[in-house]
Amino acid sequence: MANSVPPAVVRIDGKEWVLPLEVSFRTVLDVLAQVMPALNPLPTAFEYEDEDGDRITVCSDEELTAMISFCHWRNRHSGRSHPLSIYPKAKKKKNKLNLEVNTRAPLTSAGKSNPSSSESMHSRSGSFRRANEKTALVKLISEGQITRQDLQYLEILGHGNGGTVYRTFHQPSKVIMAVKVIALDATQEEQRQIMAELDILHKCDSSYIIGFYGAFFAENRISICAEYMDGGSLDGYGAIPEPVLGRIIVGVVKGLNYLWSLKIMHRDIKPSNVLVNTQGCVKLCDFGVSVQLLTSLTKTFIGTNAYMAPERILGGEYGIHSEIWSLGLSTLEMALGRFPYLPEGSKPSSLVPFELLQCIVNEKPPTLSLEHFSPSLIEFTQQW
Ligand SMILES: Nc1ncnc2c1ncn2[C@@H]1O[C@H](COP(=O)(O)OP(=O)(O)OP(=O)(O)O)[C@@H](O)[C@H]1O
Repeated sequence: MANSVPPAVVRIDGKEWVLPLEVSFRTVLDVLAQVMPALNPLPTAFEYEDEDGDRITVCSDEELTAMISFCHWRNRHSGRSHPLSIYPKAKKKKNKLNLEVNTRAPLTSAGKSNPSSSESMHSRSGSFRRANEKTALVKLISEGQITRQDLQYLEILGHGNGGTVYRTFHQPSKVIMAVKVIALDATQEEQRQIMAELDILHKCDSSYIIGFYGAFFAENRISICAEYMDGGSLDGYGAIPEPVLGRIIVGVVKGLNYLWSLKIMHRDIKPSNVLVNTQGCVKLCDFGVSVQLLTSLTKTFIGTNAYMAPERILGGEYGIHSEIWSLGLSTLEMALGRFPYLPEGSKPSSLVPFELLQCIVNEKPPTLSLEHFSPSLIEFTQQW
C-alpha cells in the first residue's frame, strides 16, 4: 500500500539520508561513522532536536523508533519531508549496576552548571530522555485514548499482588510501554470514578515520577499504561553500593517531595516501586492517586504490607511520617540487599507473618553497622 506520509530523512553533517524502512540503531551509528570519519571516539549514541528545541538522545532501537515517529508526525504536520539533523554522541561510562552515574553538576536548561542541585541524579541525558517521553505523550494524547487493540504484549516484566506488568508495544505511536493489568471487582460507577481520579497522573510532570500514558477497562480488568523503565525495579539489584544508593535516594526523595507538593501520598513506598533505566533516571511508580482504585484493590488484596509504619499497623493516622518510615526501611533493604527484619537470603512475602508485624511494632528499628556504611547514611536511616 502506498504511504502518503513523506519518508523520514535525517541530515548528518549537511548530508541528507532517507532512512530505510526497518533501519536499526546500529546502522545509523555506522552511517554516522562513515559520513564523519574523523570522529574519535566512535559515537555510541546520537541526538536530535524536538519541536521545543530540546536535545533528545537516541541510544537504542526503541528510541530510534520514537525519533522516526517524531519525523513522521512533523512531516504530516508540515505536509513535506523535513530533514532532521542528528549529531553524534559518545555515551557516559556505566557502573557495575549498569546505571549511568552523573559525577558532574547537572546543567540548567541554559546549559550552565547548576551548583545548587549538584546532588541531582537527573543528568542532562535524563532531561533529553524526558523530552523524548514528552513528545511521545503529547502525540498519544492528541491521537486519543489507548485501547486494547493498539497493544501488543511482548513479555511479562513481573507479577505483583494485584496484577501483572507487561512490556508492551503500542502500535500507533510505536512506543514501548509498561502495562499493568489488574483484575478488579468494580461497578460501572466505580470504574468511572477510578478513571476520573487517575486523570491527575496526566498532570504529573516530574523526572522522578513514572510517565503515565493512559488507562482503560476491558471486562473486569483495568490496564494502566506507563513509561517503560529498562532497568526494572530496585528490589532486583541486591545490595547497592553506597555512592549509587545515595543518588538513588536523592531521586526517591525528590519524587516524594513532588507528590507531596501535589497533596498526593505515595502509600506504597518499597524497592519494587522504585524504577531505574539505563539513562540513570530514578522514578517512583504505583502511588495512590485513586482512592477508589485502592478501595477496590483491598477487596481482593490478601496479606499485609511489610513496609507499613508501626503506627499504621496499629491503625493510627497515615501521614508523611508513615512515608518516611517506608523510605527508611527501603533504604536499609537496598543497602543490605535483604529485607532488614528478616535473616539474610529471605524476602518478605505478601503474606507477612504476625510475628514480623509484632517485631515492627515492638522492637527497635533495624540499623546499619558503622563497619560497612558511612555515618551520614546511618544517620539518614535513623530519621524516623
Ligand atoms: N514501568 C515499569 N517498567 C519496567 N518494569 C516495571 C514497571 N512497572 C513494574 N515493573 C516490574 O514489574 C514488577 C511487578 O510490578 P507490580 O507493580 O505489579 O508489583 P510489585 O510492586 O512488585 O508488588 P505489589 O503488587 O505487591 O506492589 C515490578 O517488580 C517491576 O520489576
